[in-house]
Amino acid sequence: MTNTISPQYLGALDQGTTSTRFMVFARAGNVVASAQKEHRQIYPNPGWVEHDPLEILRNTHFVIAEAMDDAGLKPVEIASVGITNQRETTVVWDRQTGAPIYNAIVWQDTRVADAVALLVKDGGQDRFRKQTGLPLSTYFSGLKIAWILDHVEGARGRAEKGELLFGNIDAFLLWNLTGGAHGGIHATDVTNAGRTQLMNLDTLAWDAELLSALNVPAAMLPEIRSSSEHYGDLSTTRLKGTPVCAMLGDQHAALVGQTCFEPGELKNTYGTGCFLLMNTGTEKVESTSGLLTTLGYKFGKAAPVYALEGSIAVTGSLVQWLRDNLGLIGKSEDIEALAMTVPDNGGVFFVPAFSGLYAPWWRDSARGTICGLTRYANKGHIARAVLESTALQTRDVVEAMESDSGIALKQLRTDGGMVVNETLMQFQADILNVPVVRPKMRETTALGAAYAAGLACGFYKDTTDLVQNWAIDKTWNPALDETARERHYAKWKKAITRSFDWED
Ligand SMILES: Nc1ncnc2c1ncn2[C@@H]1O[C@H](COP(=O)(O)OP(=O)(O)O)[C@@H](O)[C@H]1O
Ligand SMILES: O=P(O)(O)OC[C@H](O)CO
Repeated sequence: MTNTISPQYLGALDQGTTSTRFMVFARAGNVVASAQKEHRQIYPNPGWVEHDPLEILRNTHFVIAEAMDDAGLKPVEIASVGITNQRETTVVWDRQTGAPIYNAIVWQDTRVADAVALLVKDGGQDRFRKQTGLPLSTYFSGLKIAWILDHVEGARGRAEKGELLFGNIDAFLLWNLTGGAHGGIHATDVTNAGRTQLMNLDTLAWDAELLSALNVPAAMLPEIRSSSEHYGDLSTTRLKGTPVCAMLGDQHAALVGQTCFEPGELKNTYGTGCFLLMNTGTEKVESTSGLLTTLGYKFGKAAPVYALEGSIAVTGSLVQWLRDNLGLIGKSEDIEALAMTVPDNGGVFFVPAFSGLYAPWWRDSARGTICGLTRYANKGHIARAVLESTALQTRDVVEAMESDSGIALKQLRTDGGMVVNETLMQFQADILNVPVVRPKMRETTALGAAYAAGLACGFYKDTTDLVQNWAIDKTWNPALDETARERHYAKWKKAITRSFDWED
């Protein structure tokens, strides 16, 4: 008898800022296997954040094997795999050997602040916003690539000769997992390419004018493809031979995982940072309120779908800072118990501008600030201020989103590692004055990558198959009166301004 196992599952590789996950999903979107591994955060100087790309690659092999083995799954049971990733994080490696020439420079890293300031001074702000949908900021990849080429001896000349390759983590993993120096596929998708500040948002192609302005050689760039198509097959890992049928940035994958396929639908993902994305359909909406215009996703040959994005750099990572740098808690989840030791924030507000401030402020020179301290304040108040800062920053971007889109928020769909925190979710509903909804499936980033892969390989017919999988786990309703809510928010606005212009 022949083996008649037909693939009933989809795999998703979710390479995030703090960890790498591999998850296997059944057709209904439920998880059948999962493994996760954290990697080192490297802080060589104030404001610098790096990862070791080879550690991430090793972790990728490890989590795929562990998830498959733990669940006793065979590769033939996996129809295809989607890759989703922390965006903007920049890797440059040697085409012949596969060796990275420098650590990955992480999206939160601020080392290119001077280069940003120079471009702003030259009047580049409007031009970059128009062509890429993005403001000039330390956040995006283009200037990070240039920094590596200018600080690693001989790198610029080698890049110009085509000896070096650039990729965000998606492209780095795809190249390595499909053959590396022996025919590895060097490609990325529009959602990731759109965050380099080198892709034109209208043509969805690398733009010679942008490449020249940021001083990045075209020879090192990956091919730009859609978010959902057959990229090639894995040539390594436990899933050797399995097709890779999706690649998309993690926040775009979460938009897909939350099935926000209609214009006006939005989600907020609470992880290391917080990212609110609203689907704006096939039309680009230019922001006048400090949001990003970005790709939502592009499924195969279908027209690209755009989004407005409010990116917040520091949310869950502030909880980790409380754990790792101050030692106030042993584990991230301990913050909830500590915050519950006090009835309110005791007047303390924490502006976590560790990487400057992103949306809607875009101030590279802001730095972290704690306001309102008195002799009364204790660690419970600090913990509370930490949690509140996530929800208050979210209100800042919701207000910008409402202003840009003309749509009043009716409810907020949430996901990500922080949404297990009930105190945070309740405060979020209170400060926004709308219900906050958590879906049953919280791993929406990985789910979105699996969905995008499933659409490309025929596992799903179309997006209607996906929408019916979405279901509510819990809703938090607002319970704070208007006066208290607005007084609290006004104090936050005051605290925010205190963090501005700290760096000269
Ligand atoms: N119970 C909790 N309360 C608050 N924050 C939490 C809690 N559990 C985890 N976190 C935070 O969530 C983040 C991890 O979320 P995750 O979505 O896995 O992040 P990423 O994809 O960015 O790596 C960490 O920064 C961690 O501090
Ligand atoms: O890996 P996450 O979930 O922290 O997401 C990071 C974002 O993609 C950065 O833009």
